[in-house]
Amino acid sequence: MFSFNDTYDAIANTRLHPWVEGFKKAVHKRMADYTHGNISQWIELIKKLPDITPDQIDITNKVSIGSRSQLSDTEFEQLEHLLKQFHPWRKGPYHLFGQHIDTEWRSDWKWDRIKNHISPLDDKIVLDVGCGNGYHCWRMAAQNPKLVLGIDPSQLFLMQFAIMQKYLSDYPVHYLPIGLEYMPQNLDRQGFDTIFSMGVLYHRRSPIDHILHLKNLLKPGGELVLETLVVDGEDDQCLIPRDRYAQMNNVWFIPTTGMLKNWMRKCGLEDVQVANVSTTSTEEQRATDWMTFQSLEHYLDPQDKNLTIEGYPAPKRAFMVARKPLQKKA
Ligand SMILES: Nc1ncnc2c1ncn2[C@@H]1O[C@H](C[S@+](CC[C@H]([NH3+])C(=O)[O-])CC(=O)[O-])[C@@H](O)[C@H]1O
Repeated sequence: MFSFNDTYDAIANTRLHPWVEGFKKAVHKRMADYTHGNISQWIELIKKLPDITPDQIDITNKVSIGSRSQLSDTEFEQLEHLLKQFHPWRKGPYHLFGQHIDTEWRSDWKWDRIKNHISPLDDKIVLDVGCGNGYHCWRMAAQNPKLVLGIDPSQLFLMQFAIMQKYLSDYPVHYLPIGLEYMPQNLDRQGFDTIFSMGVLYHRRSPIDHILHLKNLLKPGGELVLETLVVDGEDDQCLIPRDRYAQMNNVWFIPTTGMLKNWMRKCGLEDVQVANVSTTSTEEQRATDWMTFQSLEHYLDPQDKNLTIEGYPAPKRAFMVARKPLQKKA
């Protein structure tokens, strides 16, 4: 079985310590729900990763671990074969001993869009909600935080995270395989300094409750970085897809940036800023050798790339940055 003891110890060393037992219960419950037949096979595969110390690590400009020269040709091929058993690789890219894991998403582009709009993360306690395989958590770690905690319910992404963590265990980055609903309801003064919620809000049936929960997990004065799908339009407009949106069957609310600002202010956040808006291109999200299923190109109208296959506006994403007030409003 997978051990999270290092994660619990890391959390216990911060002001989040009263919540360790709650996290343990949540993970226990979540692991009991795991039904994926591959999990024990994946754990065995991870044990077969090269047992060598990387001669270089770069998490500042990309996530790059070790060099090609550290492996023989046979070991290099074996590594590729092993890593491909963790298909699909969605978030990245990663460079592991010269293996370029060319993921479906250029998650580095997303990071480049926001990194200059956030407060510095040094010595901060950071939460990344819906962190996928943890790509952005490693990029956050380059800023010397006290702790980065990534949470995501996916078993496969936990395994992909564990692959990188084998070589990056000196960084204070930890992962719990839980959804936001397993987190405490309110942390107040013990809360996180910065919370990222990227690519999650539109999957939530109740976006206001999601934002409120994030706010309640921040300490007073803490920063929320929220990225989600948006549509063009007036401040009081929001798209609720009839059925699928870009073939995703779990998309609920796609607001305009004006509507999103309104939601965030209504939840009691202040200094709400639109940091970036960008249309997702088929260069940013595409099928590769490491994610061979269909991707964005197949979800767009073949006659008009400005529309999804269902006739909605093509995916556009906004980054919002906001602050929890220092004082509770009277
Ligand atoms: N209840 C939940 N609680 C937490 N996470 C969840 C939940 N439900 C699903 N997820 C997770 O939320 C992630 C959404 S992807 C964003 C990844 C990264 N943040 C990115 O910005 O690249 C979507 C995208 O690519 O836009 C998935 O990893 C889910 O498992």
